[in-house]
Amino acid sequence: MYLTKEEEKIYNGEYGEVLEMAMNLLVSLGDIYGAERLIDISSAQVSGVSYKTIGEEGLNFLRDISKDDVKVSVPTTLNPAGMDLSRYEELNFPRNFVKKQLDIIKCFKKMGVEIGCTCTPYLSGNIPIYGDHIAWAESSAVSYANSVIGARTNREGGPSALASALIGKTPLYGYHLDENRMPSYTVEVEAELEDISDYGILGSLVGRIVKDEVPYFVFKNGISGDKYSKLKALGASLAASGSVALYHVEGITPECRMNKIDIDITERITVTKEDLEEEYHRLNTTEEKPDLICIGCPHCSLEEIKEVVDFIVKNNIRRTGFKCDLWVCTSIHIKVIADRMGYTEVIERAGGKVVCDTCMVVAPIEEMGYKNIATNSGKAATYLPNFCGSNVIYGSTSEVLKKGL
Ligand SMILES: C[C@@](O)(CCOP(=O)(O)O)CC(=O)O
Ligand code: SF4
Repeated sequence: MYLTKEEEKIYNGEYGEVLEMAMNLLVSLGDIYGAERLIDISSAQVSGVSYKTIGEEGLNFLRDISKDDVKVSVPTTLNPAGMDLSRYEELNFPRNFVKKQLDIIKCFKKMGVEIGCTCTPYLSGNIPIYGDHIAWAESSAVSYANSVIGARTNREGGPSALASALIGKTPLYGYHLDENRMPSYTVEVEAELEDISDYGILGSLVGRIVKDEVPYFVFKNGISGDKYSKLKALGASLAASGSVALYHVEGITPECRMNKIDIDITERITVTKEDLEEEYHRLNTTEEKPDLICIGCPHCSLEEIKEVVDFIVKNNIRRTGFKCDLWVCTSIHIKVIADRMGYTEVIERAGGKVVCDTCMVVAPIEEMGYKNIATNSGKAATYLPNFCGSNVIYGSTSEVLKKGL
């Protein structure tokens, strides 16, 4: 791979051990994937933040890498941590876990990474421009950035995203190149989709078929209502059941609107109402009552929080409260607005919690005694059984909320 004189100096350790290690990682990746050179990135998003997912080994790595005074060189945000960084006591997070999690956060902060732990950076200040090259790690955010915004990123791992954040560059291969952004499947969606959970079901079904390829969706009935949250749910689920990093939607996503997409040689799939019903049954793994209802995978937009609020108000839940725990997971950025709108108060008076910085997958929920989880997210339904040993109750936002009454 071609390196500039400056890049070579970093590679050879002239700017210290940490940057040398970061540059070596990027060059190795570039060599493996046949990149010609490195390109500048406008932002990074780093995964591997929860103590549950990175453990002691990850924490030691972060301690090591942050011990010198190296700082990230582009705006960099973090994926969710294993707990709410402000309300961990009130939410009963285990003591030892809290200590370790705070240590992890300290390391990132020292490197100049923004401590707003979310999988929806694009709703929270880390917003790429169309065509920007970025190095993001969270798979649902990669999918949103590539597909809905038209920025360009590969599915980075935690270490490679951090290396890119430090160096400010990424190797030029994969989804950074036009030729890899063309679809190989056309998915005709005949079924009419309503709730966000329907998009999760669709993503789960299509992800399993297309695996790591690029699907091109044609929604016969269009996408009604809050299209951003629905595309967020679709992309997250596609990336979880398959490893889709980019999808297109006819007439909606930017590369389609600009006529950059060629669908002549794609394989065709049709998705009917019956297909979605079958997938819905696959995602449900228990008939039991939930002990935790979790909304917000990926982290809730303000509109999704409002949906929970509308349900509570309509059903006058204030008087009786939920019979199980309810987490509405979001970023601290969105929570501030939810507080101001009075949404947090409505949810919390009904016994729920608006939880920031974490989610049901990366929090130690199994250690906290939660077993049956109700969710409206196709991605969470895919991950919960393996990641947390949970049983899943899947349904629309109002269906899963009803399960708690
Ligand atoms: C499941 C996921 O959303 C969260 C866990 O990842 P991590 O702890 O940030 O490595 C990661 C992903 O899908 O990229
Ligand atoms: S599992 Fe869902 S909520 Fe948790 S970090 Fe991943 S996308 Fe976000």
